[in-house]
Amino acid sequence: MNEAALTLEGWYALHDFRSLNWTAWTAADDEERAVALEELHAFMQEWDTVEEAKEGSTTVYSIVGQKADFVMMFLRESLEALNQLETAFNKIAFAQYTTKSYSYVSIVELSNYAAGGSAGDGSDPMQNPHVAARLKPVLPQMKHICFYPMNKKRELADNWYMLDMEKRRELMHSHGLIGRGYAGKVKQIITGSVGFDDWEWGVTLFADDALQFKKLVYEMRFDEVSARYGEFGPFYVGNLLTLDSFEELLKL
Ligand code: VOV
Repeated sequence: MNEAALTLEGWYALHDFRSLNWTAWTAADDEERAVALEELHAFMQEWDTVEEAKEGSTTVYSIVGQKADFVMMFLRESLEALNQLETAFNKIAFAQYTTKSYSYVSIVELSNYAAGGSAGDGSDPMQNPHVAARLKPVLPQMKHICFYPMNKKRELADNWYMLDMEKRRELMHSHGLIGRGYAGKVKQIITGSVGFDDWEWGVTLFADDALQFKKLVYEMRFDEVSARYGEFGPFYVGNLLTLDSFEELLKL
């Protein structure tokens, strides 16, 4: 039997994509809009408390194109916490002016390919600050986000899951080398979603120069892991929203 990569998991992730119902927003009166904005502010301000308590991290980006208007990316300690968040959002007045576009449930994941495929030395990896920071990351407030789900193929000729550990490790090494070329330009958060959502991983990239997403994803397409085994879902790309720029976006 083939050997599964060992994985470490951190915070649970929810990418909650919403669209704005501009008809309802423009039809609302000034007071209704003010109440909606106030509740949105209060909802967003709670995120800081969670981040300060190191119980999660949150970020919000507008989405360019028609797939959605914005995404709230939540990292939290449990699926229950994520559930509570989406319900809490649905209850605020602002939610009445939005519709649900897409969502993705996953968990921050690190595999042991980069650690030479070994199971480690038996020590608690969460005691390693570098590992802990990657599993429970503070989401970067970079100017742009790019999110897409992906699978690794399970076809007869090209089946990632039938490759032995040594081969997968070798392929992932090459993947990592390409990625390292983007250090300082693109930050990646890989979330595993086998058993949680329709694809096997969520890929969330952050950059201050959006063009670097295209450069990185294109370069990786020529790498064997992506060229032979990668299957990709829809791409969502957008711009950082702060409390102020969100309000600006909603201004009539
Ligand atoms: C921004 C750069 C970047 C860097 C440095 C990087 C490095 C690494 C390393 C070292 C490792 C292995 C250890 C770990 O950390 O888990 C991974 C793991 C992974 N990656 Fe990656 N990746 C990047 C970027 C990066 C991108 C752009 C993509 C999407 C692929 C594409 O073609 O669109 C991706 C995917 C993944 C996936 C799905 C996994 C899990 C695979 C599995 O089978 O378990 N990744 N990745």
